[in-house]
Amino acid sequence: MDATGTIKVVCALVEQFGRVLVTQRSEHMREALLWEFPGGKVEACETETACLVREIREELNIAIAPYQRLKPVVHGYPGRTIELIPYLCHYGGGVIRLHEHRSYHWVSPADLANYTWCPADLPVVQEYLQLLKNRE
Ligand SMILES: Nc1nc2c([nH]c(=O)n2[C@@H]2O[C@H](COP(=O)(O)OP(=O)(O)OP(=O)(O)O)[C@@H](O)[C@H]2O)c(=O)[nH]1
Repeated sequence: MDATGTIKVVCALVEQFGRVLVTQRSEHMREALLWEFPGGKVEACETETACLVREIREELNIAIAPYQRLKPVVHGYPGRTIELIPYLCHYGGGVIRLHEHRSYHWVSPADLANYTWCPADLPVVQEYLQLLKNRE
């Protein structure tokens, strides 16, 4: 959390074979059943990328290598504000085992718009699609 009370959350856009990993929050979590990029809250004294590597290993059992920070999104949910900080990541190995999420998909960019996202993720999806266009 920063001085304004905003909660810092990092999330990973893990890429493999032209697809990106997305996860569905479970019925027991806030924003239940919505789709997100996996990640979590940054703890005190932890770098953003160290946090992301740790969270993805804990939640999904895979290794990742973050390589590019995207534009953070500040979003107000009832009672709390988060700063969502996305990173593009290479997949670094391991077999996905879900420890917290309900489901996961490897999604092609054209399908990203068909998911019911956590509201904070909508600008992230837009930036990612724009970035892919510029890569062509
Ligand atoms: N990991 C992740 N969290 C996101 C994304 N988008 C988004 O709004 N969030 C929100 O950011 C917060 C991240 O918290 P978390 O996943 O680490 O922990 P949590 O839901 O268990 O929250 P809690 O520990 O306060 O109950 C949640 O409120 C979650 O809904 C996203 O793409 N990835």
